[in-house]
Amino acid sequence: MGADGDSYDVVVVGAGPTGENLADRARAGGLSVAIVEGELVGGECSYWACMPSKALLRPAAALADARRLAGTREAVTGELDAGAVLKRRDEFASNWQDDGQVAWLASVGIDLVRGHGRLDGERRVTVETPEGGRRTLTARHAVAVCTGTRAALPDLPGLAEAKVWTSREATSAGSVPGRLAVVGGGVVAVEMAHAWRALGSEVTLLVRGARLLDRTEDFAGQLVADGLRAAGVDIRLGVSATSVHRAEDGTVTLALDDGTRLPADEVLFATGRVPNTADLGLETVGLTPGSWITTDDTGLATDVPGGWLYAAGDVNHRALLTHQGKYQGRIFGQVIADRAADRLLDLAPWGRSVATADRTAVPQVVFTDPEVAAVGLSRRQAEDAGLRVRAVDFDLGNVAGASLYADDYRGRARAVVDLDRETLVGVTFVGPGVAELLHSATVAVAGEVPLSRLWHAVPAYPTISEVWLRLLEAYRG
Ligand SMILES: Cc1cc2nc3c(=O)[nH]c(=O)nc-3n(C[C@H](O)[C@H](O)[C@H](O)COP(=O)(O)OP(=O)(O)OC[C@H]3O[C@@H](n4cnc5c(N)ncnc54)[C@H](O)[C@@H]3O)c2cc1C
Ligand SMILES: NC(=O)c1ccc[n+]([C@@H]2O[C@H](COP(=O)([O-])OP(=O)(O)OC[C@H]3O[C@@H](n4cnc5c(N)ncnc54)[C@H](O)[C@@H]3O)[C@@H](O)[C@H]2O)c1
Repeated sequence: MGADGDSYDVVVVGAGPTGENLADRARAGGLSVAIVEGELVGGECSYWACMPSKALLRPAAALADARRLAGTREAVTGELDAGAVLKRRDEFASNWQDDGQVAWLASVGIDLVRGHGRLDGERRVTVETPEGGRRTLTARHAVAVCTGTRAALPDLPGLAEAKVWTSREATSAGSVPGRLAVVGGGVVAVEMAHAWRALGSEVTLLVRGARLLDRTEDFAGQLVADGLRAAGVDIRLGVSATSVHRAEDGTVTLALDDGTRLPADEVLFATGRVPNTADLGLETVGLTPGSWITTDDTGLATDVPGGWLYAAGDVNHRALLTHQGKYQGRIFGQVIADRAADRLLDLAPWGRSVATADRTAVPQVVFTDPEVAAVGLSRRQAEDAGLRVRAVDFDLGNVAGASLYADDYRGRARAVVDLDRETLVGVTFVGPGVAELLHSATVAVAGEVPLSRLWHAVPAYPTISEVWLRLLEAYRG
């Protein structure tokens, strides 16, 4: 309880990675903070998203790396031990217990209020507690909505009864389905298709569009499709499910719009996300239930007067990634503390008080084989934004470090150069082991480092990072 009954300086709704970071910065700025959580402290990322999915994917990557080299290939005599992989995954999901994160909240002095939170007019949050009680929290300075998203499911006949998988089941399942159908062509679809194929499922990937990962450079979707096909995934492009039916023997059958039917043991719908705002009391503050909450760069909800309602992380739809939610949490939490203390904000682009990177320098790694690591804009996105750009490409297989990393290394890199400023606005690497290269590109893009200076950032020989030199040479001609 806050110093003043159920009144706090800040009330945060949702204790995912975003809410935790925002609460921590507001607290460090001298404010009293309550955080409301309806499920597990740590949020989707810790239990049903980033952590368990990457724990499923990492063993596949380690095995694939060993198989890529003469000498170690011969040392690999079997397949993944699915039971051991799932057990290790369970540990990364903390066995779906949040004691560790609850202890952290207590250690830094943030009050946890368990239960479902709802806005109840200006600066008020009511909480339906697990015991069936109701608490009303009031916020002297700010309420921050950090409630994240849930899986979006299409409105298909039979879907509600068929007990399909969403990202939650795909990341927490306790056994390997014999046949898995995956609907979707985004990040969740390709990562989970890859993971479960590596664990032994026969996987069919149903994509309604013409390519995978359609927000990335074209070659990224192509190379990931090649990798999935090489692993034995059946990819069907340009096809949509029209109905779902689960029979008594457990078989799920998808009817497809090409007239065929696809039987499977499980079907994963990886068809995007919707915000957790349908039952959040948005109507009490003039917003529409179920909508994303639009904010300015300081996190303030733009459609709510009074300067008290903030939204951070997935729920504001700026960038649906844990690291961007945490970034916003750090900045917006500090902004709330600064506004409460009447301290000056630094609102210029890249200033301390604004989440500028959300717009121009968002990094993301797709942990498939090959990996896709990209930051900033693709060529098409840059052109659509009206920038005068040139894309320079390099075949990663021709980099000495890459050929040492894997025999017959296959991969590609692209830098998108803003011709007017001679800086990079986007970089994409696709290939085995490129994930850890990404931060170099993020520094270059966020730092708007001139190409003339990048020539002085000398990559160590012989690492995959030498692709930086090759890209600069390709640009110079
Ligand atoms: C399968 C999968 C894999 C992913 N992998 C990655 C990855 O590798 N890297 C990456 O950066 N991102 C990844 N993401 C995205 C990442 O999970 C999200 O961007 C991140 O979880 C957003 O954090 P958040 O704190 O905004 O929301 P969440 O993590 O969703 O947390 C929101 C919290 O709010 C709580 N809550 C909601 N409504 C209420 C309410 N009314 N009252 C009280 N509590 C409430 C929820 O219970 C939850 O704990 C992945 C997503 C999926 C689905
Ligand atoms: N490694 C990572 O960083 C990582 C991993 C997983 C998820 N995430 C994040 O989580 C978010 C959610 O990922 P996602 O893959 O669920 O969403 P997404 O929006 O990336 O992809 C959704 C896919 O489903 C398809 N789709 C939508 N409706 C459909 C329908 N009715 N029928 C058939 N196909 C349909 C879309 O065309 C698209 O291919 C993303 O923003 C992603 O960045 C990140």
